[in-house]
Amino acid sequence: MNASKIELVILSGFLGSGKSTLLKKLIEHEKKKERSIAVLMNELGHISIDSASVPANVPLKEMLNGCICCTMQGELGVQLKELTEEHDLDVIFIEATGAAHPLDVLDACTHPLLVDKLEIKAVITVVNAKQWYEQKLSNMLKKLLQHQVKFADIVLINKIDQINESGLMSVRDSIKKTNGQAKILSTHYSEMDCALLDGGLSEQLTQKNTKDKETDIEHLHLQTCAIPINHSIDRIKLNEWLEKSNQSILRVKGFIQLAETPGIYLFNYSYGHPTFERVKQSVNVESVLVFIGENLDKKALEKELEEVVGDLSMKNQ
Ligand SMILES: Nc1nc2c(ncn2[C@@H]2O[C@H](COP(=O)(O)OP(=O)(O)OP(=O)(O)O)[C@@H](O)[C@H]2O)c(=O)[nH]1
Repeated sequence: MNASKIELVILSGFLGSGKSTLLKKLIEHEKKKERSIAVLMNELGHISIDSASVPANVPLKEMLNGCICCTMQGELGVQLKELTEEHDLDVIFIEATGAAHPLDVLDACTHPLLVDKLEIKAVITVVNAKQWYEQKLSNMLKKLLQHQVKFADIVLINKIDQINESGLMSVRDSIKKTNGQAKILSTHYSEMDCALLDGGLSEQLTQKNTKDKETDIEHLHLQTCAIPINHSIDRIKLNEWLEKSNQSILRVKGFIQLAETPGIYLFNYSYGHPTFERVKQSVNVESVLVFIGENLDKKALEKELEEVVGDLSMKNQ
């Protein structure tokens, strides 16, 4: 057995900011060093999309359909304990839902049964640069983003391709004001210097009193809604609809087929930016879109979506 404690790295950050993109890089980095790793993933919906970013040979536990911070604190402790018992590990990465408060995640990881097994190495928070700059979210979500930054050891200001230089400078200043102790990095596709984690990071977060959390942040009840898609989709129509939909959609991800080209695509939509990424043929996935938003009305959403893709109860002719 591994005699030293297993390192725990918590990835935090709002929906679609670039956590899974970062996770992939961190896994590659650890693999190069031949370290033994596992991943614990928490997604809001009951269908996992992000798990596709974890290589098949990396032990993975998923906590679906709930947020660590609201309903799954106990569950996280159980999953962590199982991981430590089932595998001889050097490091565990936890990717929390975009709605999670990092201190809640930390709380769950510092269960008495785990303290002698785990050492919290770092909390890394990923920020969508443009989203932080524009501050267009509801007050409750703005506060969540603030807290995600405030309790981080490393903050990635990501998606810098979507903001100009002066915008980036002002985001940097504002992040620095929110958390003067964190290491702040500007990144494109979450490309951070992973070697930063190799040394002894400042343990500012672990020293923080987890009871210190300001409790005025009410638990967010973002809804998720998974809709199976039995038609191929016209990508332009899909984009146009997402731009004008009356629903407060914060994030969409899923696997779809496109009308104009064969194959399965991983669709990602966050903060107004859609992307389509071809999925390897060997991966067997069902076509589905997972929507995350505030006060989502599933029936209305399905109706709007049907105008884009056709009758959802009928297959393509
Ligand atoms: N343009 C641009 N897109 C990026 C960048 N980083 C990540 N993305 C894309 O943004 C989308 C969301 O990235 P993810 O890594 O899945 O984000 P996430 O934080 O894990 O999302 P959730 O799990 O929903 O919270 C994907 O399509 C990424 O390829 C970036 O720096 N620039």
